[in-house]
Amino acid sequence: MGLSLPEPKGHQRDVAFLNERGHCVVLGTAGSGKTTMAVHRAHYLATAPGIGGRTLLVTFNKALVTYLKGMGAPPPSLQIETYHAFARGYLAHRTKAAVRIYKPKEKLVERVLEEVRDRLPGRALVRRPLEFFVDELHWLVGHGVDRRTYVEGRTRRVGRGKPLQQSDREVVFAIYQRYEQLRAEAGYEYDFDNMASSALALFQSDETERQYRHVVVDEGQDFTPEMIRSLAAAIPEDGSLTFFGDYAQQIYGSRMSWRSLGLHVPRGIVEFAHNYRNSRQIARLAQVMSEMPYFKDEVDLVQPTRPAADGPKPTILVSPGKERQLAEAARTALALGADRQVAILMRTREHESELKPLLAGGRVPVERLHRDLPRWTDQPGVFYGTYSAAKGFEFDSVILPFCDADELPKPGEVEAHGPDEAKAREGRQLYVAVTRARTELVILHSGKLTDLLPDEMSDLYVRVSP
Ligand SMILES: Nc1ncnc2c1ncn2[C@@H]1O[C@H](COP(=O)(O)OP(=O)(O)OP(=O)(O)O)[C@@H](O)[C@H]1O
Repeated sequence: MGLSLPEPKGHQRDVAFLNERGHCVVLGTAGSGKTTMAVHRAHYLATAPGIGGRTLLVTFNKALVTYLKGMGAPPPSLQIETYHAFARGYLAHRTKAAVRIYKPKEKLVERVLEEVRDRLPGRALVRRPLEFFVDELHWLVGHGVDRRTYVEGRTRRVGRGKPLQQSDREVVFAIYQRYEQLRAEAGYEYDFDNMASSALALFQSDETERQYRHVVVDEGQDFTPEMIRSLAAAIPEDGSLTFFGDYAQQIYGSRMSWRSLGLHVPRGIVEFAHNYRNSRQIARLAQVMSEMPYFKDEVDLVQPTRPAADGPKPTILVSPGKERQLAEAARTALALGADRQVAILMRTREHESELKPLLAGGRVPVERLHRDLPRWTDQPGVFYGTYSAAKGFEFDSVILPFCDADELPKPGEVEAHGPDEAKAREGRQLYVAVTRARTELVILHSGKLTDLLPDEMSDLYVRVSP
């Protein structure tokens, strides 16, 4: 296949090369080879004599598409793209019209929220921050719930905070409807949240031949239920859908039953617990994180087995001040980046722009991880970006500045969702960041270490002070 990928081993082979019909759900711990299997499977399904046919390998972000494409020249019958690129293409094909996506959603929701705050000044709900409402709208559209289902709270929300009162849900739904109305008046039928439901509705009435016979989903834990349903509706009866995911790495949304996602998995879920990526010391830290209270209530977590590769313990570097953390991170990354791939990962985009000038001007190649990453290289260098932009990637060394208690969970998330839910969400983001490191992990902080990580005096780390 010309892929720079390891050959699948043992059960990985079964997933990559068998069961070419129906739905298959594969859950695996971080580094268990899901992406590796997904790429092998997609190539196999696109080209295998007899059962092969046009295949879609779909994933969450554009940078990951670039990464997947870099794993070998895809055959002409294999399309690799983001979910939104797929949905946009299908909507354009069916409606025979250009698909214009409304982007300033937050601004418009804010305007609606201001109207509602004027109308209901005494209501505690409307004093919640904008992020809360944007998130709630994302959830209800992503789950495809109608007014009654939402207001009566009939869809269970796994791993979420305290449910809203019914009367508050009425208000949220009215905000959603008003937003939809204003967006339509602005001349837009779609935004990034409602494309999946629109595509699903069109597939359900689409009697024509399907474009893809097989669909392979990578990083499936972050697809909304409506996205999964629309992908399940996109394949013909003799086609297949293979879902790869890890709920410990879920950043958005919540888990629902496979059946309610439109998937039928009579053979059961296939699980992979062997971690091929992280050293034993890094995997141990990730495992202790996944046993922390904020991971509780979570369903379908695959506990990893102990990896064989040995490495140094993660380092905790205590920096005298926050401003010094970025300088320290940049200095360390540039030194290490001469002969390996190093990533500096941060929770927010603001930190990214502060870091950028500190990495400039050296001889080591520097690349920001973002949607429009031009190409993927396996050459040494420094990468930097947010935790969520690093999803699916891996690096020899990972440096995590700003692991302070007052930075993580992000204060805005605590304000929007309350401390428990903020921890549950942000803990998973940090888990993604930690599990990107193959052999070396450096954690920086200045004040108290974030509660999302195990105690810094535990034997999981080596602690270094200047
Ligand atoms: N059979 C195998 N033999 C050797 N190495 C493997 C095998 N399968 C996967 N790997 C390696 O393990 C690492 C992790 O694989 P991969 O990125 O596919 O995992 P993943 O499950 O998608 O991880 P994550 O969900 O954390 O992004 C990669 O370096 C990959 O090359």
